[in-house]
Amino acid sequence: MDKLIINGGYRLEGEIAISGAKNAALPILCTSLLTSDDIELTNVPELKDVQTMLNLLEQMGVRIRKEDDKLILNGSAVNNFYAPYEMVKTMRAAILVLCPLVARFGEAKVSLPGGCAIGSRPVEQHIKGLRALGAEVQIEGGYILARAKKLKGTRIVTDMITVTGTENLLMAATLAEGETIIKNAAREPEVTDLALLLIKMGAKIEGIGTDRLVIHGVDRLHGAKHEVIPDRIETGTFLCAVAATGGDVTLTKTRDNILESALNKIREMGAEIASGTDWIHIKMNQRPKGVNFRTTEYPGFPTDMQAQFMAVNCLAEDASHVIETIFENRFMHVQELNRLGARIKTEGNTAFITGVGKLVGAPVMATDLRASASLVIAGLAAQGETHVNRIYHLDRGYDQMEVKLTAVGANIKRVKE
Ligand SMILES: CC(=O)N[C@H]1[C@@H](OP(=O)(O)OP(=O)(O)OC[C@H]2O[C@@H](n3ccc(=O)[nH]c3=O)[C@H](O)[C@@H]2O)O[C@H](CO)[C@@H](O)[C@@H]1O
Ligand SMILES: C=C(OP(=O)(O)O)C(=O)O
Repeated sequence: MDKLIINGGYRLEGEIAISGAKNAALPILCTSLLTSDDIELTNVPELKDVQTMLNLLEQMGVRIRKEDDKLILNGSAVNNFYAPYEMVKTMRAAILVLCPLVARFGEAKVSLPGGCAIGSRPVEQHIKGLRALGAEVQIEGGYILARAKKLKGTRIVTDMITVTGTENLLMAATLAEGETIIKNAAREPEVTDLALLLIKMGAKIEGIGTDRLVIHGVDRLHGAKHEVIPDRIETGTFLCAVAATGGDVTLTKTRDNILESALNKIREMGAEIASGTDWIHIKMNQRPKGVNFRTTEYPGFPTDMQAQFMAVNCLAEDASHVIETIFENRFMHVQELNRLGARIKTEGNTAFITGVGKLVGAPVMATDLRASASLVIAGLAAQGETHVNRIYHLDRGYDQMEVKLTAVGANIKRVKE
């Protein structure tokens, strides 16, 4: 298993190109199940999760080819409507094949994802919505078995705001008969990116970017070309790295209007931020100030940035607190940050951070993707050597993180054990 060895204390300076968004690419790859024409994609990040999704789609019969920087998917020969446990357990987003399969082929057998390190993460809203659209859905032997001759438009109000739930039901509704209204829809930029591609494919969707999506079902969808949006969480992660180490870095191929709440907090930490249509520049010349925040759905502060900001807060001059409202168990990084000398206490869903002057390198290990990223950030700022173990989590969601960081002056290397 690979690990990262970081020698901390180097200022970061230079340029980093941001990759396409994992959480946009994953649902977007599933649109290949909705049409027999080509879906031609650019800016798809090279990540383990993307490869897992491609493997899953391929075993369903989707033909995949690469041409230069394009990834072309063709779903004309799909003949297997089965997502096995072995694949779904490594990547929860595999649940996103459920609704496209039922909408186009009238059946699907998809493993229940089960819980994961950050929480129990049930998918009953996906199932409730699919039932409301007229599918017969049973749970048997850990699998969701769904059937429908033709989905029928309906009104759906999800009990809570769910990102992949909204995406799944949106894809289902595009091929349903009549009108579907999804209320309490997630407004994340990744949902919008998916909706924009679906429109290019011939779907009729109103209310994009709002919490009320109105979809007029069509008989068939056709092929389309699409460029995946920049990864706002990767963007925010590198901003946090610079806020922690100090430095002067330009992030290219990204933009500010998909992460405004996080950018405001970076400014509050003392960083100078400038931005243009496809770049963000950060200059940090001081010890960070601690910032208080509460994770909420978009456009609020993203839960996927909580751990990285907490790592920076550890280095602050002052105390801060962080409230996690989306997932019930997303503080696994706390204990590991404390191993590096941080002073964090948790009470329920709140973490209280007392800023310390310095962190000191140590061996650490994380059990989820963003927790791993927070340990890299802490390691970059810590004195001495930090070993971040079990980095397969990082590889799920970051495209060559250590290569990008090395290019801006970090001392970080991947070693195989
Ligand atoms: C691939 C992808 O896009 N992953 C993102 C997506 O995950 P994901 O779509 O899985 O997260 P959701 O938005 O669905 O989850 C939000 C909350 O709703 C709960 N819930 C959700 C569905 C359901 O049927 N029942 C239920 O109780 C979840 O347990 C969680 O507490 O949004 C999360 C919240 O922004 C991000 O952290 C993930 O990075
Ligand atoms: C929690 C995340 O992803 P997933 O939903 O794929 O587990 C994440 O990207 O931080």
